[in-house]
Amino acid sequence: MTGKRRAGRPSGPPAAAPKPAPPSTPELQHPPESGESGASAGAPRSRAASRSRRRRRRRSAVRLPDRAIVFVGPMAAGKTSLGKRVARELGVPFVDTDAVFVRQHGAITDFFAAHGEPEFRRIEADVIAQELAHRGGRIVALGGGAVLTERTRELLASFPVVLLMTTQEAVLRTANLSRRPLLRDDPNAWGRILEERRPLYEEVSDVTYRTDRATKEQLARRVAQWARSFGKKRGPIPGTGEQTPPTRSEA
Ligand SMILES: Nc1ncnc2c1ncn2[C@@H]1O[C@H](COP(=O)(O)OP(=O)(O)OP(=O)(O)O)[C@@H](O)[C@H]1O
Ligand SMILES: O=C(O)C1=C[C@@H](O)[C@@H](O)[C@H](O)C1
Ligand SMILES: [Mg+2]
Repeated sequence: MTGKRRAGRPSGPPAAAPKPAPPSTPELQHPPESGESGASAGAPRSRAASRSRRRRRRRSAVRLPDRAIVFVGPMAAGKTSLGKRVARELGVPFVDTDAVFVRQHGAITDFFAAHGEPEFRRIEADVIAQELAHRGGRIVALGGGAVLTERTRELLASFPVVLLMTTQEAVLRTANLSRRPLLRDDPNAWGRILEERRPLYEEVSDVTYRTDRATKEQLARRVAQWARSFGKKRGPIPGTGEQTPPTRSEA
């Protein structure tokens, strides 16, 4: 793991978590696990159950940023599959902005063919801004090329951003190439596109995880742990219309 927003350093082997600031964010709770029973004998079932739920929440309370934790990275790096697992681990919702786009506008390849990439990027940036305007912890995975849009990069400065990195070799080995015709027809395209975008990924991200070096389960735990310790992003969430000036962190 490496942390390097705007530092432009290459990703490297796992290192210490970046600048964890004192927690400053509201508490989020894990939802109660289903199937657990906590009713005390003699108490009415519903009151006992809710007391037990409150006790469990207090025990498992975690501190998360009060806003989205954003996943960026190249095609097939694992943003969707790892994003879902981290969300489950933290007990927060997961949103994939590619999926939101598809629900609203249909298949991305068809949209590219009919309207062109600039129009796709414009709408993609709108979708991202809408999703990031929600208050509360959630995991938001962006499309691989979202960082190409300056407006999105500026917005990401207010959010904790996780960069997922891998290698072309790992992608060609693990990703479903029938769903990725570009890679099937031109296997070196992945590496070329990554090198073009690498400075943008590094500019927007706070921490990098290599998804070709650990299992999804291991990574989900590590990223969730990082998210719990991350209290750096402060101030109003862009898009909420709040006027509060950012709180300065006591360094
Ligand atoms: N450690 C890992 N973490 C995450 N994904 C992994 C890992 N190892 C293998 N994979 C596999 O990598 C593939 C790509 O994952 P996924 O679809 O989540 O990537 P993505 O970044 O969302 O891709 P896209 O840019 O196309 O949206 C999946 O088949 C996933 O199971
Ligand atoms: O890397 C890219 O440019 C893209 C990645 C996907 O996630 C989609 O957002 C879309 O296919 C474009
Ligand atoms: Mg995805």
